[in-house]
Amino acid sequence: MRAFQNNQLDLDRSVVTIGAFDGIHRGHQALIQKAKSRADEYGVPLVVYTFDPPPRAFFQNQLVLTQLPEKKRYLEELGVSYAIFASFDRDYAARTVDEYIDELKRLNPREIWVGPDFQFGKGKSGSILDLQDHFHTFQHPIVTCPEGEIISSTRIRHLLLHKEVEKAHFLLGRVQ
Ligand SMILES: Cc1cc2nc3c(=O)[nH]c(=O)nc-3n(C[C@H](O)[C@H](O)[C@H](O)COP(=O)(O)O)c2cc1C
Ligand SMILES: Nc1ncnc2c1ncn2[C@@H]1O[C@H](COP(=O)(O)OP(=O)(O)OP(=O)(O)O)[C@@H](O)[C@H]1O
Repeated sequence: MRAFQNNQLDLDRSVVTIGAFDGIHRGHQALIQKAKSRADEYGVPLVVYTFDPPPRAFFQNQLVLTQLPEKKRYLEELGVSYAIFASFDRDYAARTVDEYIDELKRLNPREIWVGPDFQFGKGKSGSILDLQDHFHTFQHPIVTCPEGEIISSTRIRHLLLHKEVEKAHFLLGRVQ
């Protein structure tokens, strides 16, 4: 896997998935695996476009579940070809939907895969509908735990803060 910062990667074809991916939990894994299977079908590289620090850590000072080296390792294990770790700061967050779409165009995605409620751009003003105006964009169904609750980084942070470590690790999908 090759790692880049924002604006440094140009590709003539790819499949792209985007998100904070803090924790690389079972929901993230399912999304990345789906994108990987599509990339393999096309015979093109899989790009994971993510953020450092995760936007919620930057804006809300939330606990970071996965530090960068560990995150890189998990992405590598999932068969990712390229990972973009966009330096997430005030300037980056102020970029518009169109500016971000222009950056994505440099990756020439055959498909983009995101999960439910994906938002991006200044003030979270962009949605999957904006991506669909420019790219073949697909939404992975939400992954839940057997009891039906949605798996999310927020929920895992909450479990860890309340010392429910075993459950948190189950949602992460690996033993820490
Ligand atoms: C160009 C760009 C600008 C963003 N600006 C903001 C912002 O102003 N406020 C915010 O809370 N999040 C912002 N984000 C973060 C997104 O809301 C979101 O966290 C990110 O796209 C990852 O999606 P996910 O949280 O579903 O993983 C921005 C993301 C991108 C790509
Ligand atoms: N349970 C899930 N099932 C399927 N896709 C998911 C799931 N959780 C997140 N995703 C998708 O994975 C990508 C990264 O999401 P993100 O990092 O925001 O995860 P999250 O767990 O919702 O985080 P947070 O709770 O901090 O908002 C996004 O495209 C998102 O829609």
